[in-house]
Amino acid sequence: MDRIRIVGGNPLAGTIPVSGAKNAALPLMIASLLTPQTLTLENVPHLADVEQLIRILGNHGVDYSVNGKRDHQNGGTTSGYSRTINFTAENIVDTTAPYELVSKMRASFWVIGPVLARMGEAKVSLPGGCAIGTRPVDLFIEGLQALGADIDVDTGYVVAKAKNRLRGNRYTFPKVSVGATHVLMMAASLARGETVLENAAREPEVVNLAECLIAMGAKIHGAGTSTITIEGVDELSGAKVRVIPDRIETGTYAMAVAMTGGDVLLEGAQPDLLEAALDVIRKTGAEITPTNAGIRVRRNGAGIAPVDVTTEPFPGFPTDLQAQFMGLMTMAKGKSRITETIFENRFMHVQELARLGAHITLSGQTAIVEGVSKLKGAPVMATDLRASVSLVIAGLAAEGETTVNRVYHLDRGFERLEEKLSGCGAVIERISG
Ligand SMILES: CC(=O)N[C@H]1[C@@H](OP(=O)(O)OP(=O)(O)OC[C@H]2O[C@@H](n3ccc(=O)[nH]c3=O)[C@H](O)[C@@H]2O)O[C@H](CO)[C@@H](O)[C@@H]1O
Ligand SMILES: C=C(OP(=O)(O)O)C(=O)O
Repeated sequence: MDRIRIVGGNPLAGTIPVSGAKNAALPLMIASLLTPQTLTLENVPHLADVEQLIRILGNHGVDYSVNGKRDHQNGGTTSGYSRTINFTAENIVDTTAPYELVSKMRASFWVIGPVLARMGEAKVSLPGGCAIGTRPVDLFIEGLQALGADIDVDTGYVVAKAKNRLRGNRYTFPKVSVGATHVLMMAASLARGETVLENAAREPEVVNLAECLIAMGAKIHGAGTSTITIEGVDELSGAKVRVIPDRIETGTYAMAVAMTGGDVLLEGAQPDLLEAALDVIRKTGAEITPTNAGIRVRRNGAGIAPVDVTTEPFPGFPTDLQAQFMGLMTMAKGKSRITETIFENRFMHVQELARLGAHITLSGQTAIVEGVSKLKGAPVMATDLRASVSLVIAGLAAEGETTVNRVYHLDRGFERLEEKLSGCGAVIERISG
């Protein structure tokens, strides 16, 4: 199993290119199931989750080509940088998404929306993904039922049927859900009549998916607000759409610079995608400057100021940056309180950060972080995607050597992490085996 070895203590300086967003690429790829024509996606990051979803889509009959040319090396796609991929679901050959494929990743459950809408039936295993909470699928079931689907949950599978096509309806999410908003927006695009989704997620990834569906011929208004209206159409066509830059990767590297000090241009980053997080990073004492090329992050010798944060749905501070921010706060000059409101079990990094010398206590859903003047490198274990990268950030600032084990978590969501950081002066390498 691969490990990441870091020797901390160097400030970061240089340029880090921001990749396409994993959490936008995944629903856009799934939207390819809605049409027999080709959906071309630009700026798709090269990540384990993307490769896994390519396998899941392949099981349904989706063909793909990378930059117009199929490459059978590296598990089917060219390795390295964000790329353009064409997805064509001429026929859906299988309406079942099996446990073996879906259990590895949360977003794979989302195929239920387009497969059901296009084929009138779908049987999808209950999902896996980061173990950061119970993560039920009740809102997907309730929402699809509101669109007229018959749904049973049987032997670990959600079996959905809508033999006479889904019907538009009004559905109010009892709780904001990014995934359920994606799924209902896709399903409603091919339903008969109008659907109104209330209390919908407002995340930029929802907006990116709506732009994609609109380019495919869907009639959608209001994406990015809490009320989305979808007028169903009989069929959707192919389109060409660009995946937005990864706001979580952007925030992660910004926090790394805020922690180690230095001066880094996050190339291609879009400030409007993460204003709440950038405001918080500014309050810690880092300088954040939007430029034509992206976002410049600088911190000089001054210390890190403690800042309290509470995670919230967009436009609030994202839960996917909570662990990284806690990493940063471990070396703040004073006490900060970090409250997690989205997932009930997203503090697994606390005990690992403690191995590096962090002082953190938990009180319910709040972590109280007493900043220390220095961290010391140690072996640590990655427990989930964003927790892993918080350990990398802390390792970059710690004295001596940190080894992060179970790197496969990182590979789900960070493209060329070691290369991007070592390009800015960090001592970081992957140890294979
Ligand atoms: C691939 C992807 O894009 N993943 C992101 C997506 O996950 P995901 O779409 O799974 O997250 P949701 O927004 O659905 O989850 C928000 C909350 O709603 C709950 N819930 C959700 C659905 C449901 O049927 N019932 C229910 O109770 C969840 O357990 C959680 O407590 O949004 C999360 C919140 O921004 C991010 O942390 C994840 O990185
Ligand atoms: C929690 C995440 O992913 P997933 O929803 O796929 O588990 C994430 O991207 O931080």
